[in-house]
Amino acid sequence: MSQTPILESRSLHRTFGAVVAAKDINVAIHAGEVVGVIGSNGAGKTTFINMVTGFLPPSAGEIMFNGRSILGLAPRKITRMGMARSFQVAQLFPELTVLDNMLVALSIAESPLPSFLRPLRTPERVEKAEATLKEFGVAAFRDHQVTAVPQGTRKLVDIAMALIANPKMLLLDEPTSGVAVEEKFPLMDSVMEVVRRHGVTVLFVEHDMEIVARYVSRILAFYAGEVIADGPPDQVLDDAKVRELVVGHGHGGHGRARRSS
Ligand SMILES: Nc1ncnc2c1ncn2[C@@H]1O[C@H](COP(=O)(O)OP(=O)(O)OP(=O)(O)O)[C@@H](O)[C@H]1O
Repeated sequence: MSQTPILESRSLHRTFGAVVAAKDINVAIHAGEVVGVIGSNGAGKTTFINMVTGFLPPSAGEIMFNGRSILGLAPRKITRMGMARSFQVAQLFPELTVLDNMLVALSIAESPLPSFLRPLRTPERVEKAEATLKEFGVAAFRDHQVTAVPQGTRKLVDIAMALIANPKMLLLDEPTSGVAVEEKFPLMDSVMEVVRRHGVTVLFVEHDMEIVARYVSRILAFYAGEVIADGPPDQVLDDAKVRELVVGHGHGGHGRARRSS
């Protein structure tokens, strides 16, 4: 593909003492892709996400976002360039209502230095927050304290908070973890519909292979800090190495990629 990737890692490397958590990771993600990141515990998924979002400096390598190096930039700066991470702001004020959390997220997205002296609740912000909650089908919870809403709804609010900033790219950390089985597909259907409507590129870490197989256009499989497979879901989930090292034995490519911990 000749088009500039939206996110690109070049020879990304990270060690923690003797542990190599990321080893020569070369990945190019293009606009509109929905990429699933899989791997067993300790495979390096979080390390990779933390590096590309600015939370963790790589030991070596380069990270490009929209053709610009983002190496060394603070997470907030990277967020403001258009890369949103689902849990970044969601946990800021668990005691606030759903709407107020949305207003905080919007305020942070709008001003480089959010100030508590500026009013949070302007009519324009309330309108935008309500419209976003509606898009996710959770407007009925606007006045509920965020910790008091069902887990699936809370997840949707988390993602709505990330999307309210109109990011180009959205990184999700296990969007369906802790969500009741019967809620998982409806939740992902809502997220994917909104994401598609807004043309957002998505990268998400997920242990549930059913979710991965159903929603992503491409999988990155991590093992021991390396990307051992990168391609369409059918191909990657059928890969012998992935079946042995990631998905585990006897799951036919659709089991959980790790023991519950
Ligand atoms: N801050 C740290 N200090 C020391 N070692 C770390 C640190 N963060 C990660 N590691 C190590 O780096 C390796 C990769 O960890 P990472 O958290 O990226 O894996 P993961 O694939 O996200 O696992 P999980 O599915 O359990 O979240 C592991 O061996 C881990 O112990």
